[in-house]
Amino acid sequence: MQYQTQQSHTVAIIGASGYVGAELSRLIQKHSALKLFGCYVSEHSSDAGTLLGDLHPQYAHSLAAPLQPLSSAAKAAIIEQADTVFLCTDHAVSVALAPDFLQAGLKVIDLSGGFRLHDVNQYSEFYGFEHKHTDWLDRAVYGLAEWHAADITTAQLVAVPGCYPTAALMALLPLKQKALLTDKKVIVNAVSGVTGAGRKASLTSHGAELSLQAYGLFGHRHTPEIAQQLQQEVLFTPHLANFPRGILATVYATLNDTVTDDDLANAYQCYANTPLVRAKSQSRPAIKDVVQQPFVDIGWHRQGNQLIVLSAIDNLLKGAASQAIQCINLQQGLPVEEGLL
Ligand SMILES: NC(=O)C1=CN([C@@H]2O[C@H](COP(=O)(O)OP(=O)(O)OC[C@H]3O[C@@H](n4cnc5c(N)ncnc54)[C@H](OP(=O)(O)O)[C@@H]3O)[C@@H](O)[C@H]2O)C=CC1
Ligand SMILES: CC(=O)N[C@@H](CCC(=O)OP(=O)(O)O)C(=O)O
Repeated sequence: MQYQTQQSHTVAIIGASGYVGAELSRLIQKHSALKLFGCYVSEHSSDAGTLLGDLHPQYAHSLAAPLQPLSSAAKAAIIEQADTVFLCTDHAVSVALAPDFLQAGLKVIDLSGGFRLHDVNQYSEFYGFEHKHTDWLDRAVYGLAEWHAADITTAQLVAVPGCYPTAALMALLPLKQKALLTDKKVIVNAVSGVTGAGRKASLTSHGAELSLQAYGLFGHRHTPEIAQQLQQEVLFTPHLANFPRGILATVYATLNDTVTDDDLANAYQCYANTPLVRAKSQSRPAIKDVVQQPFVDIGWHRQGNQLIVLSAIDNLLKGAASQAIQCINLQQGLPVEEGLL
């Protein structure tokens, strides 16, 4: 396949000091087709003026950018000089920030949940705020790169999926696409490392409190996100564990009576030419194999009509920053894996 060489594309990162923002800054800094215009935090952030590499010393060699406060002047400069803005901010912050950039004609790739759901009422129910920008909600494209490549390519606003939905949907969509599942509720149990909760201190992510524990039972905001994309009911239970990063999702689904082993293998063949998906029957993906990697590892196992699919990702990469890079690569006419391998 031939790819067109693009001129350098200028991007700004807002929320750059967070776990996701720092990963994205690192990836963009080493991406040959992207030019980093600036890294931003909130206007009155205590980290304004700090070097990103001082906050995240593991990237000190490559992250010399100073964090800048997102003042009105900074927003105007971004609008003037950047082509794409990445939002690595909280959901409500992203919803408040995105429209100004979009109205000015920039592209926005939002890594929060602020534009992922189609049903606006689910924002009050699952996110705890009333969504005021339904016009953009309607135009947002879901950035699951392997499944929505064509729409992502032309989208002005991309809503990058949540980390748990990425793991679950990458496992389930091949089965759904081939109509191999019954209508029975799909069950997803997933375990996440603690960076999934963001960089800000909280009691639940405090070292002394960490263990292995379920949370968000029946009501986690990723339940409607997975169900919306799968078009099927789902029972999703996230678990927080005492390791830094990675997600392992264990997915339980019921197969239609006529499904053969070959049907399953054929369904997962959809990933045969996708460089960042490693899907293999009988494999047992492990977090250690995907940490610091942009891959999703998938393994499927059946007993009669019961199917178990295992799916492992790095929550900060395929679950956020590297998936965002896949999206901009698609938009720039580059191979999805550009800058990631
Ligand atoms: N962590 C994960 O595994 C994943 C996270 N996400 C989503 O990505 C987003 C970022 O997550 P994460 O990195 O974990 O979060 P963090 O809490 O680690 O980082 C949040 C960032 O936003 C900045 N920020 C806060 N308020 C504002 C504001 N008003 N204007 C500009 N910047 C602001 C913070 O800096 P400061 O407060 O100093 O201004 C910080 O840089 C969230 O929406 C999250 O839900 C998505 C997938 C996976
Ligand atoms: C361990 C942990 O706390 N994980 C986060 C999910 C992080 C993620 O994917 O984020 P968004 O949908 O918020 O973008 C949570 O459960 O809220």
